[in-house]
Amino acid sequence: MKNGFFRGHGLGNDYVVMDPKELSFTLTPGKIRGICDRHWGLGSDGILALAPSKKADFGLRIYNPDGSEAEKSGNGLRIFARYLHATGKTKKRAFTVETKGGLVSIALHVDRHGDAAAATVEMGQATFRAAALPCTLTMDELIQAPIEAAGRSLRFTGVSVGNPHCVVFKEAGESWTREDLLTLGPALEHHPLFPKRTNVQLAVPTGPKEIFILIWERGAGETQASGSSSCAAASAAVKLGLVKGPVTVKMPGGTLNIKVAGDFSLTMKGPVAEVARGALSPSFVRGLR
Ligand SMILES: N[C@@H](CCC[C@H](N)C(=O)O)C(=O)O
Repeated sequence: MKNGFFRGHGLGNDYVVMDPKELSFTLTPGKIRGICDRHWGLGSDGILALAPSKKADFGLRIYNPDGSEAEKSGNGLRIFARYLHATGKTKKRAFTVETKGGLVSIALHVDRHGDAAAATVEMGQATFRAAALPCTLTMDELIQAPIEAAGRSLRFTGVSVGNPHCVVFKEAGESWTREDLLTLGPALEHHPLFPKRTNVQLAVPTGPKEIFILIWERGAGETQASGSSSCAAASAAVKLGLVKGPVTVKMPGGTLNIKVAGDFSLTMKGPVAEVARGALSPSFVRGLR
């Protein structure tokens, strides 16, 4: 379908999926911003674009609503997997996807209606190395590193799961507010220590194998859930000895299950939903800048 799209969400983190071969235009940063606009466009936490791959069954490019490109997205990968299955682009229930943040394997869980209602994704290995995020602090691993943001002195754990994350823990029994997220989120995302910016998680342990996180995404702002954020926060919680795996990660939009192996290889399992399929109207496309 010309200028067709597929819309899905993972726990309220919503994406529009497109095949660039079906588009009459190139996905430039300006056009991505126009499509993702919540009032003037389709509205979305990002765009997932099917891409060719020599290494995997499929390639995926991930765009944030500000037009920037992300290396990886956990919810995005489950939505992309559902799109591939629902639109007949694959008949397989297990396949590989190449992202800019590494190769992942996905297994679909198909329900009695024939829908891929959930997916398990081998998300790759977490690393705490400063160079991997990148972060300009002269520490090898970013474990409880000091940072000043929005007038507060904090400690953060830096994690790359292909894309960068800054996890700030409070002690069990304490809590973060939405106001904390709306002030610390942008201050940490744009902090000079992170030259490529960062995703931010305000986290708290809520049980021996459970954490709760509020999420501020690079290039998107506050989101209801995030798969790569869940992987990063679970890895940080295990590394800091706050929980034992597998880790249940609770978020405003719902729960993901994250297995953290001894070498910090990550397996994410969670639900995925389709919302709509359609086509951008010719007049909307003409108005994109
Ligand atoms: N929502 C995603 C993360 C999307 C990319 C992120 N905003 C970035 O810039 O790295 C997820 O579910 O992981």
